[in-house]
Order: sequence, then structure tokens, then C-alpha cells
Amino acid sequence: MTTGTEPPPRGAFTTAVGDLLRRCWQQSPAKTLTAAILMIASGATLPLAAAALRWLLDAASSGQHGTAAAAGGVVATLLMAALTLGHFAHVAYFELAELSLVDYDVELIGLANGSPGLEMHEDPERADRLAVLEEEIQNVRLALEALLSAGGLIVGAATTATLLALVHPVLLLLPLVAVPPMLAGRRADRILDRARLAAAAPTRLARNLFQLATQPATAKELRVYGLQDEIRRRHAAQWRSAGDTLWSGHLRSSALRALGQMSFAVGYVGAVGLAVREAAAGRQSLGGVVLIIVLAVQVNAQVAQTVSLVPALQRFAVADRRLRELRAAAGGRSPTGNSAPPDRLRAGIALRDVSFAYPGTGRPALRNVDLLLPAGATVAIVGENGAGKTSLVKLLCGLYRPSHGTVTVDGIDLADLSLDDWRSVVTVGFQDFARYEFVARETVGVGDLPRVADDDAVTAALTRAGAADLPAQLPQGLATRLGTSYAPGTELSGGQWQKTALGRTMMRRAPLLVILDEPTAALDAEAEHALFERYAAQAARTRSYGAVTVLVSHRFSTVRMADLIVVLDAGTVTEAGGHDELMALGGSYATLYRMQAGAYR
Ligand SMILES: Nc1ncnc2c1ncn2[C@@H]1O[C@H](COP(=O)(O)OP(=O)(O)OP(=O)(O)O)[C@@H](O)[C@H]1O
Repeated sequence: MTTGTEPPPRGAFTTAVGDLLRRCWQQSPAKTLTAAILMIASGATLPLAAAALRWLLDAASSGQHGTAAAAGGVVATLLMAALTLGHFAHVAYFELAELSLVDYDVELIGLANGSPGLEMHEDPERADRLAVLEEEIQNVRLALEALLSAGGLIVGAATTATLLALVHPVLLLLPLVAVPPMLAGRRADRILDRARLAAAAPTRLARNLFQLATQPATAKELRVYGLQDEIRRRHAAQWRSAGDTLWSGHLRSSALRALGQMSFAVGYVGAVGLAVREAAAGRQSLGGVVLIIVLAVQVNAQVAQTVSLVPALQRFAVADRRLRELRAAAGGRSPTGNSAPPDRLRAGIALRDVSFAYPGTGRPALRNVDLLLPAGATVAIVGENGAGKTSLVKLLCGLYRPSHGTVTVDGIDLADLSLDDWRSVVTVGFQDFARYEFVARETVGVGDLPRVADDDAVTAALTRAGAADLPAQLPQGLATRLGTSYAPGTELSGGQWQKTALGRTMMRRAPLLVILDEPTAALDAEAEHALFERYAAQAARTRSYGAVTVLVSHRFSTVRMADLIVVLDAGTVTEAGGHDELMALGGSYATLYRMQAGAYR
């Protein structure tokens, strides 16, 4: 992967332009053609109007009044066309850009969530790139306008060059003085790109802090701990840091652009001098002199426009390159196999010498784990904070691949399974479950998308999850819109949100793996115990087809019912067995169990 601070590789520019045009064409061929024709036509009108002006002046100065009147009509028509064609083109490409923007957004959502694993979200470098890209891709309207204007400019510049060559060949050198501003513009843009990338991390952090400071979920803690000023201070510091970086980037790039423009100014003064000398020597008519002065002004405008267009196109080329890199990264890592999972488990899920470190950390979260989750068993995983319980769950879901060792499902390596198919038979209640601000029915129903709107299925899932009372607590039952972040709805308590998450885990009809990774923290010990009993009862039902139920909890009193209890410590399995077996062993499980049991007495 190239870094964002490098210039776009050769060909990136044409690839980006090709990509944009292809996307526009796919959205609407008619609008793409209309916008292109109108912009190109508007590019030729001004130089042609200058030629018509010369015709008008020469005819008028030689007393040919009829010809002068006809030329005047042509000048007026061309000027009107120059002033209006761009506006009509604008109507066409504006809608085209909106359509393309939606298309880019859809692709970005797909890329952020499309990789089989979590790399896109948990690798800070890629998260930064995604944040920059989300912002830059919004410039697609400017890029499209720049691209169409560039088409018009090419036609305009060719017409202008032909007219200049006809008057005096040396004037063809005029566009050459456009080269330094263009080079300066490219360099200035690279400086700006580097500054944007450097400012991405503090900007992201500042936005996080802003959300932290404004979300209802955190409002209580901020007040109790008196964190408002601290968060405000940190937020301001991050914005300042991002702002300073961007300001310095803008300053340096603007200075460079101004320097480039100066070189054109010198060329323009030379062209006007030449026109005056030609007239003084009697080698040019009045019309010819005016043509040189008008065309030189147009060359100036064309160059200024080119210089102003290049950054928009370059920025777009950089964004397009980032998009390609993200596409490659999303498709390149964690490729998924295509074997189908078994329809029932016979042996179970086995971890063989599994070690795992999160990308970029080098510090193993799991080390040499050997474990069999037997078919039909209820397995409890216990361990201190940071012991590796959630990491183990993520590996079981195929959200990450082990750095070493294998996870097999009835002997089939998880890496060979189609992850989509595997996940269609896995259901998980995560510790940090999502709060979908949909109507309640859908918030639960997304646990089994084909039945998202099936009231009976949702009600049955809530009942199995011990949350049958939830719909009655909502003003419009399952039709109640939940949450208040985006639309007026009903805010739920922490425990109620948790119930929606638990309901989701009960939506799938015949899962092979059911995981509860501490989604019960908002429930009291008694409620958690009752809930785990439900899951154990559910496990008895699913045992017939070998489903494995995994419960992660810190509450030892509720995990004792599991068939197998696994104790994790600093990423390794230190004890595994049934409750009685582990109590007899007298190890850390027995000690912690007695401690917790004592606390409840
Ligand atoms: N996304 C991540 N990137 C890098 N390191 C991580 C990430 N998530 C967890 N870790 C690290 O991996 C180790 C194991 O974390 P894990 O979340 O698996 O622990 P846990 O047993 O589930 O803890 P808890 O009981 O607090 O939920 C910890 O050292 C943690 O800091």
C-alpha cells in the first residue's frame, strides 16, 4: 500500500478520469453526453467571438457596413452562447454528480463493512484513510465540473492557438508560460494532501470527543466525574493541532501557486507589447491588434482556469487512488473459503495451537490455545479483564484469522468455509452490542434478516431471550421507533437496549454456534442467572443438532451450569473442565468461585 504522502503514480490521473466518466455514464448516458457537448461547445465560443470581433472591426473601419452588421450579429450570438451554455451544462452535471456521489457512498459503505474481518475498523491507518476518503469523495461534483470544463478548455485552447498562429507564430509561445503555474499547482496540491493526511488523526479524535461530549449515553458520567471541561480542553487541543497543520499546508501551497502565476504575468505583458509594436509598424489592422489583445486575455483566463481545475482533478485522482487501495485491501486480506458448513455438528469446534495478535500490536491476545468445544455442549469462558475472552469469540465468528494454529468446525478449517455461510449459522450477543435506531421490530428482527418484519418471529425471539415484556413497555409496541439520535423516537434504558440485542441472538432458526459475550452487564445477577438458564434450556433444544452455546461471564455463580468451563489467563487456557472437576482441582476457578459465592452470602 502506498502512503497518502506520495504523489499519485503515473497513470493515476487518467485512471481516475476514466473511472469518473464510466461511473457517470452508468448513471445516465444521456446526461453525460448533454453535459459534455454543452461544456465543449461553450469552450469554443469565446475564441470564435474574438475572431468575429476582428471581422467586425475590419469591416467597419473599411466602410463595409452590411458586413459589419452581420459580424456584429455573430459576435452577439457567440457571446450569448458563451454566457448561457455553461449554465445548461451545470444543470446536467449537477444531477450527474449527485447520482455519482450516492454511488461512491454506497461503495464506501460496502468497503467499510465488506471485508470479511474487522481490519478496516480496527487498523488506525486504514481508519484514517477511510475518514479522509469519505471527506474527499464529497468533492466529486467539483471534479466532474473540472473534468467537463477541462474538455471545454482543450477545445477553447486549440481554437485560440490556431487563431494566434494565424496572426503571429511567436504568439504560440504564450501558452508555454502556462507550464510553470501548472507545475507549481501540482506541487502545491501534494503539500496540501500531506497536510490533510497529517490532520486526519487529530480531526477524528476531535470528532470522537465531540460525540462523547454531546451524546446522551455519556452525559451522566461527564457530569458525575466533572469531565466536561477536560473533554472540551482535549477537543479544542485536537482541533488546534489539526487546524495548525492544515493552515501551514494551505499557506505553503498558496505561496507556491502565487509564484507560478507570476511567470504567466510576464508572458502576457510581452504579448501585449508585441501587439503594440506590430500596429506601430503597420503590419496589423485595428481588428488584428484587438484580436491579439483579446486572445491574450483569453489565454490568461484559460491558463488560470486550467491551474484552478488541476487541483480539483488531482485531488480527485488521489481520492480515486485511495479508493482503489481500500478496494484492494478489502478484497486482498482475509479471503474467505467457499466450503459450506455442516448442517449439524457431530464433533464440535476445535482450536489447535491457536495464537493471535491484533494487527500492528505484535502482542498476542491469545497464546497456544488448544480447546475442543464439543458438539451440543454449553461452554462457559471466564477470565479477568483482558484475558482474551472476546478475542476468542471474534476468532470463532471468523472476524479475525488466527496468527498461528487452526480453528476447525467438525474438522473443516474455518479458513476454508464460506464466511457468509458460517455466519448464517452463528448468532452472537456482543458485549458492545449495536443500538440500531430502527422500529423495535426491526431492531430485533435484523438478527435474521429474511424475517426482519415478522412480528411472530420477533415476539418468539424476545420470549426466548427473557424479554417478552419489552413490547408492552413501548408506546407503540414493536412498531415503536427506538432512539433519538436521528429521528424523534423512544429512548430505551441500558437494560432495554440489551434486551433488543438478546432478542437478536434468538432470531436465527437453527444456529450451530450461539455466543453470549457478556451482553448481560446491565442485568442484575439474578436476571443474568435466569437468562443463562434460558440459554442453557435453549441449548438443550439445539443439542439435538449439535449446536454449541458459548457463555462469557464474570459471574461464576451463573457459569457453573455449563458443561465445560474454560479459564483464560493472559491469553492462555489455564483450566478447563466441569464445575465439580474444577472445584476439586482447587485452582483459580475454585478460588474465585468461593470468593464470589462468599460475597453473595
Ligand atoms: N481491537 C484491538 N486491537 C488491539 N488490541 C486489542 C483489541 N481488542 C482487544 N485487544 C487486546 O487484546 C487483549 C485481550 O482482549 P479481550 O477483549 O479479548 O479481553 P477480554 O477477556 O474479553 O476482556 P474483558 O473481560 O475486559 O472484556 C487485551 O490485552 C486487549 O488490550
